Amino acid sequence: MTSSHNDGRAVLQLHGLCKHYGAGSTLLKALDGVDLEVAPGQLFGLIGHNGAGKSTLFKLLLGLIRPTAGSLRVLGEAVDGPNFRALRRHLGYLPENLVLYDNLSGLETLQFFARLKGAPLAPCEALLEQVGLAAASRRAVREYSKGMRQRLGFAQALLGEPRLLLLDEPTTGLDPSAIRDFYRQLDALRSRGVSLVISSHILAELQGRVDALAMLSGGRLKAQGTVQALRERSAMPLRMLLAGTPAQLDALPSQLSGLMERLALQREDAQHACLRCPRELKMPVLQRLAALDLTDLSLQEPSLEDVYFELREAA
Ligand SMILES: Nc1ncnc2c1ncn2[C@@H]1O[C@H](COP(=O)(O)OP(=O)(O)OP(=O)(O)O)[C@@H](O)[C@H]1O
Repeated sequence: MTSSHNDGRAVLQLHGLCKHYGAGSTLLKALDGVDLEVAPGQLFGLIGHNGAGKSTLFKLLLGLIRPTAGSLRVLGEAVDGPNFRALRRHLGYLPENLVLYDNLSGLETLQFFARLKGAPLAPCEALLEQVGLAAASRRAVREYSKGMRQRLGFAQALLGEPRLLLLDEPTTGLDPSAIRDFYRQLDALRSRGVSLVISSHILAELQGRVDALAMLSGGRLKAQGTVQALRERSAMPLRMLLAGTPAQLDALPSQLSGLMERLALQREDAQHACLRCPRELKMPVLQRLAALDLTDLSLQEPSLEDVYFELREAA
């Protein structure tokens, strides 16, 4: 089977994937029995604490290190199979710490990486333009700010029009407008059918942007799915922010009688209250609240960060 026959199939297929370092008392299980499938054309997030195994996973996917056990296929090809070398051209990778030669200009750097990858040199200038480095393309990289180096790293990952992009903490060092710009570019890539796997510690950044994500902890897969599926899996309550007259808010405990022991009601001021409510009680609570004719009600889902901590603690 060649990679071109992979349309519609998972871009990543991991089964029982393990990467162990050392032995005996120094044994370290960087990854330990990870099963994961990533559908094509997605922006897929990878989250986890420092040392959870994210970078190790990227290196395994690229064939830079070999697994201790388990199997992995990338774009349909086994990473240890005969066709993987050819397939590598279709992968773009932005490592966590890309080494750059300070004396080269941005353009020379990109041309250097293009030669390494066997990609054409002609698109280098356009790629620098795409990442906002056109004006700095002839300046030495030693003069680049952290964010500029990161953009150059991103341009490097885009060389050769990859079908799958693996981005290890790509927004480190980017300012808010550069981060927004970066995700716009990811959206454009995704709309052209490029699959993207991105790791980040900035959970608020991933929350509204990823199609699905996986959460690693101590080398194990703690959870995977859409942000909403993870929310539903965690037992995090919903927050209802209520606004009404003092009399309406005073009536809340009696209006919610029978349910109150499973709710947490906090009065913020005379006209505002916050109600924490288990997900499964959402509709019964809303029905009771409707009878009060409140001035306003807004419903807040738990943030990905809240869910992350909740799932991390879960067995
Ligand atoms: N070459 C190696 N030799 C020994 N241990 C290693 C090696 N590479 C990684 N590890 C260990 O494997 C574990 C996972 O590391 P990894 O770099 O994959 O974590 P990470 O999730 O990317 O962390 P971070 O968020 O800090 O970048 C860590 O405990 C790390 O010390």
